[in-house]
Amino acid sequence: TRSTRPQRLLHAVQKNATRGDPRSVINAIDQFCRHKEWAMNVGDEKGCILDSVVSEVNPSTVLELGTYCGYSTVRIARLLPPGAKFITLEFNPKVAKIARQVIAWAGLEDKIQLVEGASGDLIPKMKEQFGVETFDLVFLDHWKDRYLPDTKLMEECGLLKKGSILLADNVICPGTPDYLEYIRNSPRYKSQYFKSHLEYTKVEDGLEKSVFLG
Ligand SMILES: Cc1ncnc2c1ncn2[C@@H]1O[C@H](/C=C/CNC(=O)c2cc(-c3ccc(F)cc3)cc(O)c2O)C[C@H]1O
Ligand SMILES: [Mg+2]
Repeated sequence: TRSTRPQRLLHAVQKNATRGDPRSVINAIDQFCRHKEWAMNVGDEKGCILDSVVSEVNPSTVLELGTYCGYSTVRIARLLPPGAKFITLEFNPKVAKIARQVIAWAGLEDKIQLVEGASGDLIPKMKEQFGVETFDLVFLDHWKDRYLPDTKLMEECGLLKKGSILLADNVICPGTPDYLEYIRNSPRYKSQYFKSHLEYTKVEDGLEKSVFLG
């Protein structure tokens, strides 16, 4: 049977990246996706914006919704201070298995807790099961119709505190219209749009950074 795209992406990492070197893992995936086979990683252009937000927030607690192959997981984890708690959620077990190997190749498995399951089921369990009070930073990059319900769920579960940052990928392409409408009109958030391009293409896309005001 034909291999899957995540499997081919993992092989490109194992072939072209140096074990324990997150930068080489990021470069290997970007090269593969730009020159061999497109994949829905946040990519290098939006990835630089992600890096700058992570560095600015310098978070002690991070939640990522939608691990996929672990590209953004590696981008984020490599910038975190020692002792930071980073939880990433992925509900497809086959994809999660690939992501674990990509993360291990980067040597970052000790900084990341990859939890298999649906965000809607896991978010309400964050406090009791994972010992999290609130998240300093949340990166939303999963199914686009889950951004809004999961944001409301995080509010209800008291997982956001004054100053918590939500960073959402793909607010233009594929687009998250209901999320954007909510977050830009809610008095509880201050939002900022970072114009960029869909990974590895010239199509417009961007990241929406929103500060929870409490
Ligand atoms: C609810 C939930 N819980 C846990 N994991 C979840 C989840 N929903 C998806 N996931 C997991 O995240 C991953 C899914 C991410 C969804 N991302 C996308 O659909 C996505 C799509 C595109 C795109 C743009 C233009 C095109 F022409 C085609 C595609 C670009 C991107 O950057 C994307 O993130 C894998 C999935 O198993
Ligand atoms: Mg995305």
